[in-house]
Amino acid sequence: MSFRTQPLPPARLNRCQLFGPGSRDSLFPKMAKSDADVINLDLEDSVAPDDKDQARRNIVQAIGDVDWGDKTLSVRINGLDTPYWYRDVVDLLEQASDRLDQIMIPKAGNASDIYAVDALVTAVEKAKGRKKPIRFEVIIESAAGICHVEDIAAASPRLDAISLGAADFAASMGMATTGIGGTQENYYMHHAGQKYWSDPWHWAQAKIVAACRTHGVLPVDGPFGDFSDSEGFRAQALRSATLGMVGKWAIHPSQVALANEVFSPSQAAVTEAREILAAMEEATKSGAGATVYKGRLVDIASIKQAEVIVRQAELIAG
Ligand SMILES: CC(C)(COP(=O)(O)OP(=O)(O)OC[C@H]1O[C@@H](n2cnc3c(N)ncnc32)[C@H](O)[C@@H]1OP(=O)(O)O)[C@@H](O)C(=O)NCCC(=O)NCCSC(=O)C[C@H](O)C(=O)O
Ligand SMILES: [Mg+2]
Repeated sequence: MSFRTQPLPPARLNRCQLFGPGSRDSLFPKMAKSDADVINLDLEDSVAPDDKDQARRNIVQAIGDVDWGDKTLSVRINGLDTPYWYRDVVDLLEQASDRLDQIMIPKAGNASDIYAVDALVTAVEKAKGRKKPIRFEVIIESAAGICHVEDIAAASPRLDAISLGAADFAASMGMATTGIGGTQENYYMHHAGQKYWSDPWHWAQAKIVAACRTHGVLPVDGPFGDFSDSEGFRAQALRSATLGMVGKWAIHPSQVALANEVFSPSQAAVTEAREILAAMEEATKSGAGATVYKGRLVDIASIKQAEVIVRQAELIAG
């Protein structure tokens, strides 16, 4: 370990982030009753330009009126390349109640984007005497964003999470697909007459996870567009979880249970993690740094691996 130890990310559940357009306020109570840990009310790409003002009003009102329970309540503002984003921030912070937890910043290209939003948020918070500091989530969904992801992850003490936005990312990278996440038909290896599909999102996800873990930020997988394909969603989510991501977006209510299932450690995994910790405690007492658990090596690194699982289980148990 370097002299600078790795910071822990915020201790909050983020297994599923359910999205809904700010222009469809009839969905808000349904979103609030869902089992998602995070709610993202959208002002950006799911809202048509002519509906932006009404969507903003809907969201400001619903933040105070709807019972959001103990969910993290987030609003995705418009991108910094649009004329809408400053009004999103100002109206949310001047008019919405303290129930708002987080602002999601889309299409971040570099750390200065986060700095700019932070400056505006800080000024309005001070002017209005808001007691609860707004947290940030950023979406990496461009070539510039992925190139600068480490700077972005360090850009603001408000930053809690970073997501990968597969649709805009694919467009920005010039990828030959209109699919939002998941397996891409033409991304395969060929061997002995067989196709072996590979994962085009893997490197971007791994880069986001490394940047997030370096700076104590939660790495999150973004949308999976084909909400009729639950097995495709599950496979994508399992790959993300294996790489270290803590959760995934849902763009339809049918995806919430799937994300919660994948990003909650199974009872068997928790039992095994606790057994490894117990085995290592015994080993440590006898002065050993390693021991054998179920026929395989476990050592001091295994303690840290097991603690990841136990911490997540404890968070879920509340
Ligand atoms: C995708 C949808 C437009 C589908 O809506 P709809 O046709 O109404 O779906 P269903 O008829 O199947 O709905 C069944 C019931 O579920 C309710 N419902 C639908 N959507 C939601 C929701 N998001 N949250 C809660 N409840 C929902 C319906 O009202 C039905 O209820 P009932 O009649 O009582 O049974 C729609 O799901 C939708 O708008 N989804 C969110 C889209 C969105 O927010 N997109 C933005 C995020 S993805 C993105 O931006 C890409 C990213 O940035 C990137 O670059 O990768
Ligand atoms: Mg996007």
